[in-house]
Amino acid sequence: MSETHAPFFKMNGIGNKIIVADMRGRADRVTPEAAIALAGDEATHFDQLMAVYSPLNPNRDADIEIFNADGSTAGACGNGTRCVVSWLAGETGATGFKFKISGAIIDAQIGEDGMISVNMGVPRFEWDQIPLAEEFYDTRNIELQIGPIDNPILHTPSVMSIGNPHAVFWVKEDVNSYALDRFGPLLENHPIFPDRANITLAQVTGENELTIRTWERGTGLTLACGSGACAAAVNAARTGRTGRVVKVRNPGGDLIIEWREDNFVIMTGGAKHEFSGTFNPATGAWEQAA
Ligand SMILES: N[C@H](CCC[C@H](N)C(=O)O)C(=O)O
Repeated sequence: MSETHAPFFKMNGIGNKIIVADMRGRADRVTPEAAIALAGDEATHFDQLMAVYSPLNPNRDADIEIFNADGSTAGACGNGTRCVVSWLAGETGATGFKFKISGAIIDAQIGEDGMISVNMGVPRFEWDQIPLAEEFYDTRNIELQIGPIDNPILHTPSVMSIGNPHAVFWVKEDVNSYALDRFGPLLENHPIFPDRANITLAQVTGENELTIRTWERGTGLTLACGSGACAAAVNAARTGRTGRVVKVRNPGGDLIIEWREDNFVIMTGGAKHEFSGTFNPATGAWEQAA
């Protein structure tokens, strides 16, 4: 390993591909170019890269910057946050953590069953906080559709931010029966979303159970999206489709989302380690650890 290299851990959160980059104690930052290079390599391909820095304030465990595969940054990543917790817990044995992620303070805990719970913060429903390009007073169903005008395939999503923008389209058929690879990029980049948006299809598949599939902003189709699961669960509860504790099934696995009475959203699930390596934070050149 050269001196410029930093350790990284290839992980996944119920199939969401994550790289955790250990940048603690360093003066340099992960560049968007390095993120794009790692995303472009089959072995290190990720949906999100969690760049973990020494905290500016010592009462936190780390300050985190999140990259998407296209080099853009994201304000929240639930599955990636669980991966960071799992890695740090393996290092120190701690069970409680505090992070700063894109301006927000995020707490996380490991339960006795090994499951990791992340307090994802509070949802924002106001049109200019999501943000939307136009004023909408009721963001439970906004006017937006795709497909034939008089018989749209996807329509009237519920929208919100949980640190990043989400649109949830309610569907009656199996979430896999929609061409999300085709509609995803159109909806992600629709002018109603000035910062783009993560696009989730959600079907109610049981009492307090949703099945979802997400097209992620800056990344594309993924096996799971933690913040998308939060957006689906919170929007399901506020539109009367479920209660406030919901099992959310993603293609890669299940999460439990609780929208607490105090308005905080708690996401619970697992995280897995795949392999470790080192990389150059400026270029993305990397080596697998022996
Ligand atoms: N996979 C992530 C969300 C990524 C969101 C990102 N694509 C964005 O630009 O907001 C999660 O587990 O929450």
